[in-house]
Amino acid sequence: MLSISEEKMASNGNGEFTFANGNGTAAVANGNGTARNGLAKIQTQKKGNGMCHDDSTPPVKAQTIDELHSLQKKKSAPTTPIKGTQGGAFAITLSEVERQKQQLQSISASLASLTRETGPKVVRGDPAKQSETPKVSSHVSHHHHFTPTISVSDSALKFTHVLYNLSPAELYEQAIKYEKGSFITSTGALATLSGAKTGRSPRDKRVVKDDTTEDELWWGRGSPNIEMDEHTFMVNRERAVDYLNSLDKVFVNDQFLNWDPENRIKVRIVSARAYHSLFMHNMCIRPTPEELENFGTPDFTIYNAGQFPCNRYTHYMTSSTSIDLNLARREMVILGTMYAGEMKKGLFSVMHYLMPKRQILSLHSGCNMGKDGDVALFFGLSGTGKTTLSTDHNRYLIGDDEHCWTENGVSNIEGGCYAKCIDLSREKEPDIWNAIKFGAVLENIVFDEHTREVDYSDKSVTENTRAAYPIEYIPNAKIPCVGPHPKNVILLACDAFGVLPPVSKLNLAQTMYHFISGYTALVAGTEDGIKEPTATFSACFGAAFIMLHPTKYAAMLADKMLKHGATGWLVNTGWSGGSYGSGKRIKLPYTRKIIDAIHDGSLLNAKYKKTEVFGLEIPTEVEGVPSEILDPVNTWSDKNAHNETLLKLAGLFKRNFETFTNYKIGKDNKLTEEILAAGPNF
Ligand SMILES: Nc1ncnc2c1ncn2[C@@H]1O[C@H](COP(=O)(O)OP(=O)(O)OP(=O)(O)O)[C@@H](O)[C@H]1O
Ligand SMILES: O=C([O-])CC(=O)C(=O)O
Ligand SMILES: [Ca+2]
Ligand SMILES: [Mn+2]
Repeated sequence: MLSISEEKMASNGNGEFTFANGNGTAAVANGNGTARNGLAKIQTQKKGNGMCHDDSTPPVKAQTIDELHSLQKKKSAPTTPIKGTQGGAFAITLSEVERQKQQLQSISASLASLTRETGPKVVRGDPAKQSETPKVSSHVSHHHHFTPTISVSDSALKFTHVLYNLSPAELYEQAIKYEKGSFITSTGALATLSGAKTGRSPRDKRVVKDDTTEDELWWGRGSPNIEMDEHTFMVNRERAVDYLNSLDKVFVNDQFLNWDPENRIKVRIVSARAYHSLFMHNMCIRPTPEELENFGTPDFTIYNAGQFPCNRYTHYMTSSTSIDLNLARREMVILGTMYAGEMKKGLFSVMHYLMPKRQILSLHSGCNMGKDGDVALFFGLSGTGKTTLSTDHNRYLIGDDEHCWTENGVSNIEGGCYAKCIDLSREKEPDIWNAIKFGAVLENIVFDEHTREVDYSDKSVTENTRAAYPIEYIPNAKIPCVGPHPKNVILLACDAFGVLPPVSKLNLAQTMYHFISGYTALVAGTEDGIKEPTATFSACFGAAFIMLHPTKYAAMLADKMLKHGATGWLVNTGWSGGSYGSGKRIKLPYTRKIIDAIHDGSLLNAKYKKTEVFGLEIPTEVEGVPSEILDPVNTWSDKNAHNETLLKLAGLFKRNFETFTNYKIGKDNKLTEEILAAGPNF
């Protein structure tokens, strides 16, 4: 005799019951005495006949498993809001279908090949879900002045599914299902691998040189802008677009840059990985549904085909990686690197071009604000402490890496932070530690295969491990991320030679000298190929991202600092007691004390003495910091080695600055002479 427990049965609402039988196949009682599979009819019992029922919860309102599953998800269209009619009688109300069509047309235009007549056909939704296949589709027809040689190609017949502005949860599912190396860590972050490249590839950056950019941009020695021609850009663009369209699906993010509403830039990122989409979701400003509805045409588009290499037979290509910027077309193409930082910093380069045109200074700096509204900027090259020191529990975080300084004050360009994770500890950096939770992207970290606990000390994949999280994950983030004019401008250098003082007060000319020099010891890994700290000079603390000559940015900074009475500081977050190898990195708690003393104004009025060679003003005392470390010579046991190293570094500064001696800053040459005199003297 069969015995069936109630919970294995489910009513389908018309007197039939499906249930799992002993051998795993479903038997159905069909109401005529015999089950379809030939077994005797099973009588179901009515209430009150002695059978035990568990009626404590009402039955599920579904007749099939599929229906049950469909109940689980509520219809929501955060990316396709229905336009309201608040606009009054004359408001144009687009139907949802019409709106989706327009949106798809815009995406289709982004993805269009510029050499073929038709395509691509784009459709919204996940190809894995059959119910989401072609309802609304769009493709662009091009009728160029030339006669296309191919009127129909297979690629024009195929659908490209578009996963548009997915939520972090949806992107997690996509990553875990389709991207090897995606895992959920014990704190809920998405662990991911960026592939062979674990840092940016500045030598593979190309910028289109045309009639306009030839005059406008900084080219030649020391410049990060390596030229390519328009045609080669189109070759790479076509390569990227064809690659993306060959996929079953692409991710599209429509987002913003810059919290200053007057200078907001609309960006579209087309990519092939959920990792890239979630990274940009975190790093760019996330639009509200209303803002997205009125998004329209993007101001700038990234085609990230990083999985696919560039073709080395193509002119200007010197490796399989190419990051190409075309300012006239307002487009960027990425081939041959999946390192997500290329997108972040590619857009930053664009801002370094667009903002100065509007008399706005773009800055590779962190930024925070005290309770009294005092704003500090933290300039510095990669790994010098912008994120670590701007994330300060006692202050409001405006942003950790990219800002604008306008007539009205400062604004963050981004919507998220990108922290270095190597040796991250809860004690030293609690706010960053706590931000690494659900929604955060953890790149190239190593974790315990069972507990999924991250080992932040592990460099097996790279030293440049990173976390990208939305800025609101930092509890005292200031949203919107804008603030008044800066009071302090802190230049961070991580001095691997161990001869720069932990803190120096700078006059304006010195500030400009060190800003233009942009010295640090590059910390391993952020730029591909660098494995040990090496002395580096990078103009404006970000030569890899600036588009105009460094003196243009320097002149603007000098103007603004003078106008708003900001004080400049040089803070060495690097070595003390000897060079890299023999000395040690200055303890983070000491650096924090120094920064506190800058913020609260106490350091401005401290007692100072002038150093040899660099002529830096150094305080004799800082609260909470051992006084002997304030002058580096005290921390070296070998004084001769110290002096030699000091002169060596000074020589490097001098040699580096030779490139800038013939440039003028400001209307007269006066500041230039002062700046030249503000360097090391020996
Ligand atoms: N004294 C110190 N001051 C600042 N940071 C320190 C100090 N000692 C060690 N560190 C470590 O140095 C790293 C600074 O990295 P951070 O993420 O702040 O760099 P960043 O300037 O933001 O660079 P990027 O532009 O690449 O994001 C952190 O890992 C931090 O823990
Ligand atoms: O771009 C990156 O990879 C990280 C970063 O912020 C920098 O290098 O300045
Ligand atoms: Ca950072
Ligand atoms: Mn940076």
